[in-house]
Amino acid sequence: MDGEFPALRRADCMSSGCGSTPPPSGKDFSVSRGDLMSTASSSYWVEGFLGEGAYGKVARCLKTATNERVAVKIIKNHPVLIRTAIKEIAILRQLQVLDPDRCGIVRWMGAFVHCPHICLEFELLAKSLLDVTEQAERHTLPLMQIKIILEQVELDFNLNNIQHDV
Ligand SMILES: Nc1ncnc2c1ncn2[C@@H]1O[C@H](COP(=O)(O)OP(=O)(O)OP(=O)(O)O)[C@@H](O)[C@H]1O
Repeated sequence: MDGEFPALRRADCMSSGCGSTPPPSGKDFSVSRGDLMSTASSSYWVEGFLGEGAYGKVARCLKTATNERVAVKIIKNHPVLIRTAIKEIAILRQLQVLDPDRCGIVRWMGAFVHCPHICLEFELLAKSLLDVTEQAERHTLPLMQIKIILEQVELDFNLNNIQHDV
C-alpha cells in the first residue's frame, strides 16, 4: 500500500482536490461505522472506533485484501492537521528501517487517501496503558507490573536513542 502514497500531493488532501463534494463547514470528519474505504490494493471496512486524538479518529477495520484487523488513523479534514499528517508520514517512513518488535514501536503499514481524509494504517494493538490502569482495581498496578512496563520504556528509549530522564 505504501507504493500508492508517493503520488499523494498536499493538494490531493484538501477537500477541493478530491473531486468529491467538500464537507459542510464545521464538519471535518465524514467516516462512520460500516463505511468501506477503498484503495487500489484493498478495502477497509470500518467496524468501529478505538479512540480519538487531536488529529483524528482511529478506526478498527477489516482489511479485505488480507482478511486481517488493522487500526486506521483517519485524519480530520483540516489544513493544519493535514499538513501535520504529511510530516508524520515522513517521520514514519524514516522509522520503517527499524524492527518494530525489537524496538517496541507500532508497525506502520502505509497511508492512503479516503477523500477528503488521509488515513494511516497501523497494526491493531491490544489495550493501551491508560486502559489497563483504568480497568485495574483502584486504578493502580502491582509493583511487579510497573517494573516490567518501565523496563520496556527504558529499552525503547535506549534502542531508539531517545534522550530521557526516567
Ligand atoms: N494501533 C492502534 N491499535 C489500537 N488502538 C489504537 C491504535 N492507535 C491508536 N489507538 C487508540 O486510539 C486512540 C487515539 O489515538 P491517536 O494516535 O489518534 O491519538 P493519541 O496518540 O491518543 O493522541 P494525539 O492525537 O495527541 O497523538 C488511542 O488513545 C488508542 O486508544
